[in-house]
Amino acid sequence: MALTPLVYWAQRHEDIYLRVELTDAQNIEVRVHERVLQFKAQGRGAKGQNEYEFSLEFLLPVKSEVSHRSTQRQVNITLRKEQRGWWERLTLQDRKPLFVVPDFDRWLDESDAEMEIREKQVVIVCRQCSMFLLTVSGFISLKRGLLFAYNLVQFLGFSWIFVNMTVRLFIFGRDSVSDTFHTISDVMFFCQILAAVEVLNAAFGFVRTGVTPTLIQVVGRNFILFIIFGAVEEMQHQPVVFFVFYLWSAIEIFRYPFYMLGCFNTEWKTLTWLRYTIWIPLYPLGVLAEAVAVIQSIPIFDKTKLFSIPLPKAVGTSVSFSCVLYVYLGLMFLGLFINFRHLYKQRTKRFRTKKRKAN
Ligand SMILES: CCCCCCCCCCCCC[C@@H](O)CC(=O)SCCNC(=O)CCNC(=O)[C@H](O)C(C)(C)COP(=O)(O)OP(=O)(O)OC[C@H]1O[C@@H](n2cnc3c(N)ncnc32)[C@H](O)[C@@H]1OP(=O)(O)O
Repeated sequence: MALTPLVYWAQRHEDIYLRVELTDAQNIEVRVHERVLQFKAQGRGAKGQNEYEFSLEFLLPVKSEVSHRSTQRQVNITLRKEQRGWWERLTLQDRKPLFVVPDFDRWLDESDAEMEIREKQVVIVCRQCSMFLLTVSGFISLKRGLLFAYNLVQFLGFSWIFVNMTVRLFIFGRDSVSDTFHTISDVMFFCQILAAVEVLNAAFGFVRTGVTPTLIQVVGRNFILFIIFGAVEEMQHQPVVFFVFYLWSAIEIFRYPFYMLGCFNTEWKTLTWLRYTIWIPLYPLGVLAEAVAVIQSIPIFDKTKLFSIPLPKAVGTSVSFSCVLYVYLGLMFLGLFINFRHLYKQRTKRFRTKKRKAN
């Protein structure tokens, strides 16, 4: 004859836990229909090795999916309540069956169970926060690594340009000046095309800087490099190329190492001072050299009609590209004004912060 095992129970707002005291349980059958649970298994219970079974009619309906797991000492059953809530007792009948007792290992009263839910929610939120922080810190270190690599490449490129031009000037004297474009232009093209990344960095907020000054800088230089020098062969032997390239690279060999250190929140005071000071003479000189290049190229564009804008046949002529260059000359000085003011603000901000920190 089947015997009844000892059954421990506990509940949470969503679950019912039953623990059946059976050692080495085998052939376990657990079925739930509506609110009635039927259990049958063979094992060693309070009355030795035997077949044990019981049935329970719950106070409220439970879901039909039931999970059970047997260990060497017991069978653990978990049921989901049909509706979330706290049951005042386990069974429909008022008097609890004698073989069912509270499982004090898992027992919680309603408020403790709510506290447990809140704790679980806090744990979930903390876990999500830490996942988010991990993702963010991964992204930050990736961003930092990419920025560092970008600045390193630019630093190497401009250092090569600066050192090469200086050494050639010492060795070949004036002859090196007219040959600047052919020896340097490939690396300069590479560095200046790559500099477009700086506009994207500013636009996507990867670095704390304005898009306009960066755009003026990149578009301005590339206009001179690709249109005035790159497209007009007669310009390529002019000494102005030397001055433009030398002035550009003179600032960059300080600016990029300054950014490289900044990627690791490090600073070298002398370098910071140089980055925020030498643009004061270099920037106007650079714009002046670029303006000279533009002015020198105007008669060449007029003569060769390169990039001239054709007008309708009825008019029968074309507009020389030099008209664009006259407009550009005006824009250059506007650009100089905007960027000079921007760099001046950056300098004041940088040194004011430093002074405040020192106080
Ligand atoms: C709209 C299109 C119109 C086109 C009109 C064309 C008009 C043409 C006018 C052209 C004039 C250009 C002339 C020019 O070509 C001449 C010369 O270059 S001569 C040589 C001298 N030149 C210079 O000194 C200028 C050098 N260039 C610059 O300084 C920058 O390009 C500039 C955008 C002008 C200013 O830089 P930025 O705004 O970035 O200032 P900061 O250096 O203070 O940086 C601000 C913070 O951002 C961090 N940052 C920036 N970049 C990076 C990076 N690559 N990696 C890591 N971090 C970066 C920096 O650390 C600062 O952060 P924090 O404040 O936390 O320290």
